[in-house]
Amino acid sequence: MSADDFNVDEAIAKANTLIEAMGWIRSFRGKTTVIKLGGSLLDDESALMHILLDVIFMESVGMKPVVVHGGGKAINRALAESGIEPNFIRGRRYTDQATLEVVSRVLAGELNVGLTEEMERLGGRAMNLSFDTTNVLFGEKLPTEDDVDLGFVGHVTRVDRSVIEGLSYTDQVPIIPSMCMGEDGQRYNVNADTAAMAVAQSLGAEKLVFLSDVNGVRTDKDDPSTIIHTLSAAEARQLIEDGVIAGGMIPKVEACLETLGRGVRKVHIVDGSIRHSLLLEIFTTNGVGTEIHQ
Ligand SMILES: Nc1ncnc2c1ncn2[C@@H]1O[C@H](COP(=O)(O)OP(=O)(O)O)[C@@H](O)[C@H]1O
Ligand SMILES: CC(=O)N[C@@H](CCC(=O)OP(=O)(O)O)C(=O)O
Repeated sequence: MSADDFNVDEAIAKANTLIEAMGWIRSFRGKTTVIKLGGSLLDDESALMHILLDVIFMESVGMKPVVVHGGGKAINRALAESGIEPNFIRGRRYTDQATLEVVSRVLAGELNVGLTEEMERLGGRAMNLSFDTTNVLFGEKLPTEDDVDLGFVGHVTRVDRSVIEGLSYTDQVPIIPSMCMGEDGQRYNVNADTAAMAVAQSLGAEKLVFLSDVNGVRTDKDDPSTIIHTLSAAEARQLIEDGVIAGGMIPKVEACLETLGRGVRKVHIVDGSIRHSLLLEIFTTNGVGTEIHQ
């Protein structure tokens, strides 16, 4: 850039932006934000890159981001290659032994390693915490409910906080796949929204942000303009009962409801495909997407 190209007004505007962010950075410094990456986003290379840059930025200014990821779409593709039909019951995948093998390979293997490598390629530091390295999510089989048995689907009962928290001493962002291990070593497939909730609760996170491919909870799931910006717990329950909240949005909202009242202060569902939606969520008063409150 030559001296002639230097635009003082632009440079001042940039400096102003940094100063404006200072208050937010101070208030979140040292506090944990759990970021759940949904499978739809993992398929969008450009969106993913910008999210990971936001995460690296957060870590660089002293916030403590923790990433928990799913990978439903990638699992569906891998299952199709093995000739297995996906089977979802109330937003959760029925998981037999063959499905579990595929889920482990995709979630704890390919995606977890890929995300960690991408963070490092972008200049950040990250650590993949899976069965293959250090497992931090422990749990048990999800009990049968209303005669529905989901096979090897689990829920998290214990999170190894010390490993996750220890990574902040080496400036590494923990990247955690949505699987857990029973005390007997059995692996379970965990809905990623539920896994993120367990991590947020265990760490006493300041914020839990679900990054999805929709702009939030909508009254018409196919119409972005029907987004509901704030939703009380009672309203959210009613929308599930009425069938307005359906499919993959059910475990997400259920996770929000369970998280609130257990120490996590704010839960948001945000469209991760909007450039810098994660930073906007943190650095603006109203944020973007849907906030669910008590
Ligand atoms: N009321 C609703 N508002 C928004 N999305 C909804 C609603 N009901 C169902 N959905 C569906 O939930 C999906 C988000 O869940 P899911 O596909 O599991 O996302 P992710 O992979 O990010 O976890 C949306 O793409 C949408 O099709
Ligand atoms: C039990 C269960 O449903 N597990 C999920 C885990 C991945 C996930 O939740 O991924 P998304 O965040 O992309 O939806 C599954 O097998 O698809």
